[in-house]
Amino acid sequence: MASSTLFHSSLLPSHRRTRKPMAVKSAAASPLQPSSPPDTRQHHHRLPEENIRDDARRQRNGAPTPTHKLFSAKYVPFMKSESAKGRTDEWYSLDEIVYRSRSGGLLDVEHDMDALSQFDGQYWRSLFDSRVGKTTWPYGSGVWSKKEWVLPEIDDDDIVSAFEGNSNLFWAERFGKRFLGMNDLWVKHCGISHTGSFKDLGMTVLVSQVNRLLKMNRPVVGVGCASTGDTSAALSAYCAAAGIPSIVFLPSNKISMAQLVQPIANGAFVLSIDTDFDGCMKLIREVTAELPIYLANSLNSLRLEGQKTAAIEILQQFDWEVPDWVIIPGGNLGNVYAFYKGFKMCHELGLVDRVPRLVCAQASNANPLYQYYKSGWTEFKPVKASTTFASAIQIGDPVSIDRAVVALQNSNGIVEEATEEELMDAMAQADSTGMFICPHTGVALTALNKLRGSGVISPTDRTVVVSTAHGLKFTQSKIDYHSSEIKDMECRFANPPMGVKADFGAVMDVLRTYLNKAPRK
Ligand SMILES: Cc1ncc(COP(=O)(O)O)c(C=O)c1O
Ligand SMILES: N[C@@H](CCOP(=O)(O)O)C(=O)O
Repeated sequence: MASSTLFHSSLLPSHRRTRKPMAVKSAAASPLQPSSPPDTRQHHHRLPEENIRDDARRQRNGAPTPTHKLFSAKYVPFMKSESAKGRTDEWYSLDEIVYRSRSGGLLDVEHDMDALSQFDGQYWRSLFDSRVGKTTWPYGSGVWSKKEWVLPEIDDDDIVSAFEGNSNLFWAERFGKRFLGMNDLWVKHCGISHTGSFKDLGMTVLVSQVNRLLKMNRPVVGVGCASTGDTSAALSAYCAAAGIPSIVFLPSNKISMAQLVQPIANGAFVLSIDTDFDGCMKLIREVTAELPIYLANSLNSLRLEGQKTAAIEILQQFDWEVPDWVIIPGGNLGNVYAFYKGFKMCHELGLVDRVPRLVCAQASNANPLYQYYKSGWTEFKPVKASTTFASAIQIGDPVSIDRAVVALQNSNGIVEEATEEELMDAMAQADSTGMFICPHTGVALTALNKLRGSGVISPTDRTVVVSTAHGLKFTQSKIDYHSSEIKDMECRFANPPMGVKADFGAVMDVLRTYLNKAPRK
């Protein structure tokens, strides 16, 4: 049945703050008071020409210690082993425009851990907790609430933020119980976000730094990326908010309509290119080497500084208890490293006592990391990624492959894969328990299903599945599934609407039949 028939068009959709005084945490008594939230009780009557940036500026001016003088970060060559760290004197200021090390390898953002460790784990926990849920500029953001660990030297005025982060950590009670026999399963909904994916977390950092570079008169005329749809959406939104030109390279006919319309609506210069994501990535790298267009893909290690805050947020949401497992869908493979980095910093700085085990989940149609893992990490071969419903991870030559290996090896990690049928069934099952997830989250849930099946993950293990995008960006895949019109797929959990005449008797008949056979699941 054609989806147009099944999903008939008739079924489709034709301050003032009066806040209580803030609880004062122990962090407020520390010498780092400037980064604590300002006392907003004084600001009931802001002048008409003032805004929350002015509130923040006023607070900073009265601050005893400017935090940006205490903490710092720089680019260093990315090292595959811990022991190799510190063996090079190569480093770059974050104000330089550089994406690769001298040898052509990846870069990493290295924080001054000695400076950060002058404050103990309790201090950082209290400071981060004290900032959650506020509109204090910019610390109300889930990313900028961890500013000292992200981009410590940027001026608050240069920050471009949509108060991103602080996403729901959803207790998947019914899904866990019904399909996996689990009682402590959680879904970190990173897709319930400004542009509908976790990319907002990294993009606020990258675009803020570009904003700073522009104020420093650095040679940047715009910001560009290759994308499977989510990076481009985040880039164009943050650039539009800051008035910075954005340029996006998209593989023609390989991203969802909802994703395509995002950069168009936000005023980006959109190039639809007759190739796949890997082809677009190659082109944007060549172009950004020639033109003063700043590269916004996760090859640029700045992005991962924002993305790592999702890991810190998970710990915070569990009141700083470490989950046993965190499962992340992987494509270009920056995010799995970002999560590792967030967990590792929390461990190193004494906020928690260990890092969780990480699982990276790939679509079988685009599984270079899985194949590398299965070879015992002996041989990495890029693949030609085939079409997958998890279109945002249709990537065959991930730029962060080395970063992903470090993350997995140092967290006793695992790589799993999901066939098209497995990921679509998992998505449908999750949706049937009240979620509305994207196919990439279906990939991660399949990995969980397999690891539960083999007994690697036990029923009581506290497990977090990272949901990377909003399901509303991928409605066509759900329509295809529930229409049972996917070639070679049984669509076991399809739930098509039933057509019925506008007649009381006919409606009563179908309802009686339904109620007779519909047990509470
Ligand atoms: C929705 C979604 N999930 C997962 C991923 C994978 O993230 P990464 O490329 O960092 O591995 C991406 C992008 O690649 C994505 O857009
Ligand atoms: N899924 C991504 C692919 C590019 O990843 P990036 O993290 O390197 O930007 C997208 O949405 O474009």
